[in-house]
Amino acid sequence: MATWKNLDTLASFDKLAELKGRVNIVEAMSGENGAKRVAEYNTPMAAGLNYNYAAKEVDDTVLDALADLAEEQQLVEKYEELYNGAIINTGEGRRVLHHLARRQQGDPVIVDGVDKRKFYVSQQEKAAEFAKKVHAGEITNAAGEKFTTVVQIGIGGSDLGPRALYIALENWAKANDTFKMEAKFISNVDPDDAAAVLNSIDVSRSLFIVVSKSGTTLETLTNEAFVKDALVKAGLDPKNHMLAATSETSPLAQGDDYLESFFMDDFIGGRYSSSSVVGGVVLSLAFGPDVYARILNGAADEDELAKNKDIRKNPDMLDALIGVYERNVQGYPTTAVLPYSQALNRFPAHLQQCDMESNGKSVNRDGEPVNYVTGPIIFGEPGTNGQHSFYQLLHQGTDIVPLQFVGYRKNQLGVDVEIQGTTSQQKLCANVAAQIIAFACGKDDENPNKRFAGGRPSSIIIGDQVTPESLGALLAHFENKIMFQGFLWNVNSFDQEGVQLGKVLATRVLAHDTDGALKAFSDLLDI
Ligand SMILES: O=P(O)(O)OC[C@H]1O[C@](O)(CO)[C@@H](O)[C@@H]1O
Repeated sequence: MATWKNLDTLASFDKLAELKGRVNIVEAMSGENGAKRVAEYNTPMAAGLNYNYAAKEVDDTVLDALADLAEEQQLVEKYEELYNGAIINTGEGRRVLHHLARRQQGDPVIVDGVDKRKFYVSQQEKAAEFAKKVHAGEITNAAGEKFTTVVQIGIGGSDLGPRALYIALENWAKANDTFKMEAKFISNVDPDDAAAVLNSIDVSRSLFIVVSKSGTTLETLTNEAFVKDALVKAGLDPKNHMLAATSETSPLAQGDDYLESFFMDDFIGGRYSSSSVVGGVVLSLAFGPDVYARILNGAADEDELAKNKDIRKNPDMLDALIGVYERNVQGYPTTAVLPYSQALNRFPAHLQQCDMESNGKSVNRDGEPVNYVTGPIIFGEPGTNGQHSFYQLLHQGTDIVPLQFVGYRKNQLGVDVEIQGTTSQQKLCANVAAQIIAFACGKDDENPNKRFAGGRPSSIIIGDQVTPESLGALLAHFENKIMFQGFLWNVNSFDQEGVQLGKVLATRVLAHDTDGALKAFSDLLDI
């Protein structure tokens, strides 16, 4: 059994703290030494991806100290306990089993006589069979017409991950003849969200998946009613169009309002639920079950790498450790995720939830306050768009923001044009390479306004193309990174009590049970 300890009680952390400011990236990344680091500080990931950390503020001494920290904090042992079914989510007394939805990673996990791997697989198979029947026209609307569109109604983890994955593979699927149905997403309780989606589709040929693990989320239940109302107004029976993806114990599982229901359970957290039917139903309908299975395979291969005790061969753990060094030793409060791929347009939004809802904690997993900083603020945008937006601050602002680039050699659609001697893809790749060096090495100038101090650390994950496998590996990489960071900080990364208070107050506002400033704001907003 692993021992759970706060970061600041570890001897290896004290040693690491002594290495503050040790590596000057301007020097490290300049000249031939820089080229050597690019070749050496590189760790293979699954699906042909590589995690390159040459431009991070590490050297062999820092890496050895990080290895000691990983060992003393028993990161791999804790991961093993997690996938073998221990109650890692102490706040809610739950297991954490999203890895199991991808592959059997360790021992069978049997809960109340149910083999959890078999349960997740049976639901994936149910989704696959359903999707195949829809694609084959065996399940149709009342008029016998094929469904052409699937709409996911969900919020938070029931929206962000599946939406990011759908957007990431939409063009790839079109280019590879696996595009089956267009997917749309309704998440916000702002009525304009649902109305705009409904206006953009033929509701008579659409399936709607109500996705909510708890089955109690205000936004999702409201949007479900909004959509049902539209179906009824169009003379359609909602039961022929509505599906549910939820946990077996949720209120949604109790009625028989749905054409079909698909299940997960409380052991898969919302922000980790793309590997369950939360992502599986919509993606199997959109791209076919084989594509969804390939995403899970890529993720499972990355999960395997996360078992390696050697930090130089474990990209997820290494990324986590470098992040903690940056946060707790170097003192950087923020991290930007910058994919140089339009396909990953919504991936930063997914990571914002996955990372900040997981590790935005001030107490340890036993509920005691911690004396150190935990999860950083995460934000991001695809490059090169971000370059023309917030990179000014990243280059010359007063805060140092560690950066996580992601880049691919090839685009997805295969369409490109050579303009002024280079293709658009070459321009995209040139920009990410240039940014890494600009951030790391900077540039002197006699005009202070044009001076770049450099010394701004970054890593890059490089792959050939955004494919189902490489996307799955990328998803799992960040999930595992966040998990390892939670272990390092000794926080529970799998609950989210911080989102409750606002929900409670909103319910009071709607019930007109307010006073003081809450009432004053309610009045200002005409509620
Ligand atoms: O799937 P559900 O239960 O509707 O929850 C949606 C989201 O709401 C949250 O609980 C936060 O409010 C997230 O953690 C979750 O992803």
